[in-house]
Amino acid sequence: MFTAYTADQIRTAERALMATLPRGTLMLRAATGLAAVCAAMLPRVYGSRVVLLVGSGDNGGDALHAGAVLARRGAGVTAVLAGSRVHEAGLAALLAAGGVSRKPGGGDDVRRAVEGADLIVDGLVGIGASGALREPYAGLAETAGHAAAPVVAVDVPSGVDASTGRVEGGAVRAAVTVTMGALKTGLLVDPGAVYAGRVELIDIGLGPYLPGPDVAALTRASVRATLPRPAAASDKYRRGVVGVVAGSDQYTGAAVLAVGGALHAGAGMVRYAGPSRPVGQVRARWPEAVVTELDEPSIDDVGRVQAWVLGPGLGTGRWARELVLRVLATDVPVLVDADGLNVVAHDVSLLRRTAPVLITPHAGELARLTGAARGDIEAAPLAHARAAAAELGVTVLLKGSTTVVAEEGEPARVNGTGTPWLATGGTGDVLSGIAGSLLAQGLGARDAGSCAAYLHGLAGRIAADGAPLTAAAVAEALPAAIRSLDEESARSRLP
Ligand SMILES: NC(=O)C1=CN([C@@H]2O[C@H](COP(=O)(O)OP(=O)(O)OC[C@H]3O[C@@H](n4cnc5c(N)ncnc54)[C@H](OP(=O)(O)O)[C@@H]3O)[C@@H](O)[C@H]2O)[C@@H](O)CC1
Ligand SMILES: [K+]
Repeated sequence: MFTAYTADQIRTAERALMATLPRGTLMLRAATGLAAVCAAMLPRVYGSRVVLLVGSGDNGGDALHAGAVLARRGAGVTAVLAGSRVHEAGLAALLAAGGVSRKPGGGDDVRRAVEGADLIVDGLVGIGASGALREPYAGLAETAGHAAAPVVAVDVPSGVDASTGRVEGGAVRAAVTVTMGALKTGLLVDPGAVYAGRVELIDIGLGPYLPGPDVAALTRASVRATLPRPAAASDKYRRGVVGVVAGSDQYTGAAVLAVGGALHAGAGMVRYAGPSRPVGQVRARWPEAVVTELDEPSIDDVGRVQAWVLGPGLGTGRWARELVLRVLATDVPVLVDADGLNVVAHDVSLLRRTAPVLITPHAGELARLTGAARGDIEAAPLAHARAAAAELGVTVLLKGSTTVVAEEGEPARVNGTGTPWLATGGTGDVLSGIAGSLLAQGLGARDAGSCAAYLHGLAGRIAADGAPLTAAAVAEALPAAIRSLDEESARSRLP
């Protein structure tokens, strides 16, 4: 599991570590790691042109010291000193190594240097930043955004809030973010994750001083360890039976896709209940599913299940409302998605029950549940998912380009395995099926949601392979995704 921390948590840990070391040691460790990543991004260091955007704090100090290392190896390094102050030791090291410095007010000079660079290092602000970037930082971030060279952000892309991932105004778009000591929450959640690019973690010895994490991201190894595997004595009932209440005469595909997700995610059996048209399609597509055709909105004849998937394509009329009431009145875990959420939006107290509830909204659906504005949710998904989990008393899986799973009193989980190709109709129905299947197999709601998001993203990548995918193909790629967990379990990179 990757763990990430807020700026305050990092500061506290850094203070404790720094007290045990000679002054400046941590920055030199950070700068050495940073310089190594920069060097690896250049075809060759000697003769390359590197521009450092340097703010007034220690983030700028990291950049200057790394620039000194690159200058000693023959790079032409120009530091643009954006702050009213500068890290003096860092600047002295750079100048002694043959680097030069400029002020951003120097007309076209700075713009030309940035545009002509082979590599740009963003050392404007790190965990000491507050609020939107001020000038001249904001202008420099924009200039860097137009340059052809890749940008390496030091610790966090300047303009991204390290603790929350919020971006007020502009921010640096990095190809790579080299983060010091530990991951920051803002690098893993939207919108910050989009600005961070690939994240490289430099070990500076902070580990023993870190508290419990703010958020965590699953890895292949942790998903593999969490997923239930059938034992020799397992039978289909003991592996978990999942019931799917989804689809309608109008929306038949949602039923087919939710059942497809559930079947491929390891449940021993999938029971589907719905009206005649989706029943016919589910039966034709998935003969493995046990189907019950409903003449009235009741689940009395469906048989025993260990968890329900409730909602995709269900509609929002009387039939749907009745089914929602009955499924939520059972005593097993329930996953509520899509129309199920639209129904409960009229009375969120329906979600208060003894057995676990996992909801899987996108920002618009969460907005209807909590009354928050959709745009506010998209600007701060982690905070909104956490608030909704506390307010509604459920586990919230909030979909986005990175997915957040929040449960009160636990570190949130974030998932970045997805691909933009997954933004297509029906993939959410597949995700519901997967998560419901994992609930039925006995996982808690947070594990079921975060493992489902991980596998769904991985299956999406496998199904897409650089081209458009269909939701059905995502369901069918799940076994390959689960198999791939064994391939490479100890990875140093995200995800
Ligand atoms: N501590 C350690 O052990 C280690 C720390 N390390 C490194 O130090 C970094 C933290 O350094 P830090 O604390 O000096 O803060 P930092 O982010 O450089 O800048 C803060 C300054 O920026 C300014 N400023 C703030 N907001 C602004 C805005 N919106 N727009 C414009 N300017 C703004 C403001 O300055 P002012 O404007 O007041 O002059 C403020 O004082 C950390 O991210 C990591 O890279 C590593 O070397 C490992 C060891
Ligand atoms: K930075």
